[in-house]
Amino acid sequence: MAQYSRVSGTVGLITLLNPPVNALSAAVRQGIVDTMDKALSDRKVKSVVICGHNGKFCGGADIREFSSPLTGPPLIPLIQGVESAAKPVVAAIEGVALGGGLELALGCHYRIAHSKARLGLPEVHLGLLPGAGGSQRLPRLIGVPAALDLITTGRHVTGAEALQLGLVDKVTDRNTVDEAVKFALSVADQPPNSRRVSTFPCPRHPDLDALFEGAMQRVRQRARGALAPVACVQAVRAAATLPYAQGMERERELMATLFTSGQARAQQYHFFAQRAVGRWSMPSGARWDTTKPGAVHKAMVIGLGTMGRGISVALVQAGVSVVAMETNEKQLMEAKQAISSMLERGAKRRGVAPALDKIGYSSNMEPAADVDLVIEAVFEDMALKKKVFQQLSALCKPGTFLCSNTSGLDIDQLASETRHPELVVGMHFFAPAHVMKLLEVVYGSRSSPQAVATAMELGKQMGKVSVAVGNCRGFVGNRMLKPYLEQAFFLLEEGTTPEFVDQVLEEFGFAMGVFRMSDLSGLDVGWRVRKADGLLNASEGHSARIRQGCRYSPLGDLLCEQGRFGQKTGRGWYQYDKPGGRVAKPDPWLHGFLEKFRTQHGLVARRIDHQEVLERCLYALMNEGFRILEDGIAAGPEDIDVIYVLGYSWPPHRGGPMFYAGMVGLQKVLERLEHYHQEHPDIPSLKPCNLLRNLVVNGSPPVHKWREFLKKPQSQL
Ligand SMILES: C[C@H](O)[C@H](C)C(=O)SCCNC(=O)CCNC(=O)[C@H](O)C(C)(C)COP(=O)([O-])OP(=O)([O-])OC[C@H]1O[C@@H](n2cnc3c(N)ncnc32)[C@H](O)[C@@H]1OP(=O)([O-])[O-]
Repeated sequence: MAQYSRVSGTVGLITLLNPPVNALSAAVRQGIVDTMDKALSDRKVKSVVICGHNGKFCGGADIREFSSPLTGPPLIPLIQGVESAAKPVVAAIEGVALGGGLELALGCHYRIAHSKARLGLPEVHLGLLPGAGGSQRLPRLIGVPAALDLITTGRHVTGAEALQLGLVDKVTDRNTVDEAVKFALSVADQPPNSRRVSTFPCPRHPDLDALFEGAMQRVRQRARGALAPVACVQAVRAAATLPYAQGMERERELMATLFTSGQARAQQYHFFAQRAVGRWSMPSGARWDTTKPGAVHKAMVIGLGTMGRGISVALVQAGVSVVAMETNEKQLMEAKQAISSMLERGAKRRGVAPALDKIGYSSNMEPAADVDLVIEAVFEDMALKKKVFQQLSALCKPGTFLCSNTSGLDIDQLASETRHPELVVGMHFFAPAHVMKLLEVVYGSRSSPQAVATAMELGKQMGKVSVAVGNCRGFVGNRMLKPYLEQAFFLLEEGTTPEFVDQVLEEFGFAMGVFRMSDLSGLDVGWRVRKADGLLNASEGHSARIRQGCRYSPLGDLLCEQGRFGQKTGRGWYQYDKPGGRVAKPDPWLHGFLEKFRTQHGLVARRIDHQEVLERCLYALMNEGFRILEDGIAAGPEDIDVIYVLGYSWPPHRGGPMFYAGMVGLQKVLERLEHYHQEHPDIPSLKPCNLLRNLVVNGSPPVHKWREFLKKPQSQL
C-alpha cells in the first residue's frame, strides 16, 4: 500500500509501504494511484514527494507476483500518470531504487538521492528488461551509452555516481525525505512540462550503428545463450531510433517474449534460491532462526597459497582483524605483498581506505591463542591438515571455531584430531576466494549448530552466498563434478574430442567446457584426489579400464604421467603457446594419443552427437544431485542449484542442475538415464537414483515441492 499526508503546508507526501523493500505489489500500485489522485485534487497541495517506508525507496516490481496473472493497476500507465501530473513530483531516493522502483522515479519530474543509495535497472539478472518505460526514459535522460551500460549489466550505481550520470538532480547525506520536501517547496510554482523525461529527445550519438554493433557483440559474448541481455540492447536501440510511443511498443513486445520464457523463470528461481539457502537447517533440526552465531572479531588464516591469500583479503574487507600465517618465510613475504596489493586494488574500486592495519602476519601458530576463528587453507593433504588441527586444538582458547577450506576431505576426521570436534566445520571457498560469491559451509556429524551459524554468518559478512551442506567425499559441488567429468572422459574413449565436448557445454551456457576448465584448474588436482582414493592402479589381472568393479577412464592419469597438467605446463587436453598460456588450441598430439588409446583397448571410435554429450554429462551430474538430496547432504534442490550457478558456472538462465531437470522433465531424465545405463551397466553413476524414480511416480512435482519427498537424513560416513 501507500500512505498519504500533507507536510510543510503544501507538499503531498506519498510513502510506499511494503516491507522489506517496498516492492510494487498490486496493493502498492493501487495505493500510488489513490494517493496521487488525492495529492492532485487537494487544492492546498502545490507539489508532491514520493518516498519509501523504512529508508528504502523501492526494490522494483514484486517478483513474487510474476508467477500469477497480473492484478491491480498496470505499472506503465501508472508511471505515465505521475509524469503527466500538473504538479511537480519529486522522488526521494533512499536505500534502493531498482527496476520498477527506478522507473517510477524516472516518471517523476525530479529525483533527490542519498549519496549511499543504490540505483539501477537489474531486470537482466531476472531474465527480463526494464519493462515499465525504463528502457525508453533512461537513454533520454542520461544518453545512450550510459543507459546501455546500466541496462545490459544491471549494475547498481551509488547516489554520487547517479548525479554524475545526470540520473538524479541532487544528492544529500542528510535525511533525503526532508531534503526532497524542501526541494518540492522550491519548485512548487514551476509547471513540470519541461521535466517529463519521455518527451526529451534522445541525445544524438555520432555513430549509433557502431555503438549498437559493438554493444551487441559484447553482450552476445557475455550472455552465453541468455536472451535478456540481447533484448536489452534491442530495446535501447528503439529508444535511440524511434519516437517514445513506438519505442514503448517495442519495449512491450520484447518484454512479452522474455516474460514467458523459461529463462526468466529460471533466473527468478535463482533469485529466490539465493535467499532460501540462507534459511539453513541441519539433520538435527537446528535452524538459522533458532541458533545464535558466535562473534568473529579476530580470525587467523593458516597457509597463504592462492586460497589463503584470497580468504585473508575477503576477511579484512568484511571488517575482521586477521592474522595471516605461513611457515615458509619466502612464501610469507610474497603473500604479504600480494595481499597488500589485492587490498589496495579492492579499496580503490570501492572508493574506501585499504584497511592494511587490519591484518598482521606470522610464521608460527602462536597467535591462534587469541582469535575467535581459524581457517586452515594448507595444501590439500589429509595428514598435513590433521597435524594442523592437532596443533590448533592445543593452542586455541576454549570456544575458538576451527574451519577447514578443504574442497572435499572428511571434516569428521579433522574434527577427531581436536578436543572440541563440535567447533569444527568446513568453509569451502572457491578461487579466487575474494571474488567468488559462493561458500560451502560443511557440517560434520559432531559440528554444533553454533559452529554452522557462525560460519554462515561470517560468510554473509564477507558478501558470500553461503550454503550449509553435510559431510561426504567432495561435499556437494565436487561430488557432483565427479560423474560429470567421468562421462566426459568416457565420451573421449568412445570417439569424440575435447573440443566437441567443450563446444556442446559452452553452447549450453557454461563459461568453460569441462576440458578447458580442467586445464585451467590443473589436471594434477584431480589426479591427486584419484590417487588418495586408491584409483590410480588397476587391480591385478583387471583391465586398465576397471577400478573397484566399475568402468574407469585412465585418460587423465595418463596425461598427468606425461606432465600434461594443463595451462600451468602449456599442455593438457589442449595446447597453449607457453606454460601459463590462457588460449586453448586443439592439440593434434592429443587426437593421436586418443586414437592409440582406443586401438590399445580395442575400442572403435563412433560418431557422438550433441544430444548424447549433453545428456550423459548433465544427467549424470543431476543424478548425483538426486542422490545428495536422498542422502540428506543438501537440504533442498535450491542448495544444489545455488552451488552450481555460483561455484561451477552453471548458466543462471538454466536455473541450476535440479531446476533444469524439472524443466527438461523428470520422466525424460529418468528414461534417458535408464537408456544410457542399459548401454553402460558398468557405470553406476548412470543408474537412476530412487528419489528421481519416486518423484516421477508421484507425477513429477515442481522443484519447490521436492522437499516433501526427502526423508529424514542419516550421516553418510
Ligand atoms: C517492471 C520492471 O521493469 C521489472 C519487471 C522489475 O522491476 S523486476 C524487479 C527488479 N528489482 C530487482 O531486481 C531487485 C531485487 N532485489 C534485490 O536486488 C535485493 O533484494 C535488494 C533490494 C538489493 C535488497 O537486498 P538485501 O540483501 O538487503 O535483502 P534481500 O535478502 O535480497 O531481500 C529481502 C527480502 O525481500 C525480498 N525481495 C527483494 N526484492 C524483491 C522484489 N523486487 N520483489 C519481491 N521480493 C523482493 C527478498 O526475496 C527477501 O525476501 P525473504 O528472503 O526475506 O523472504
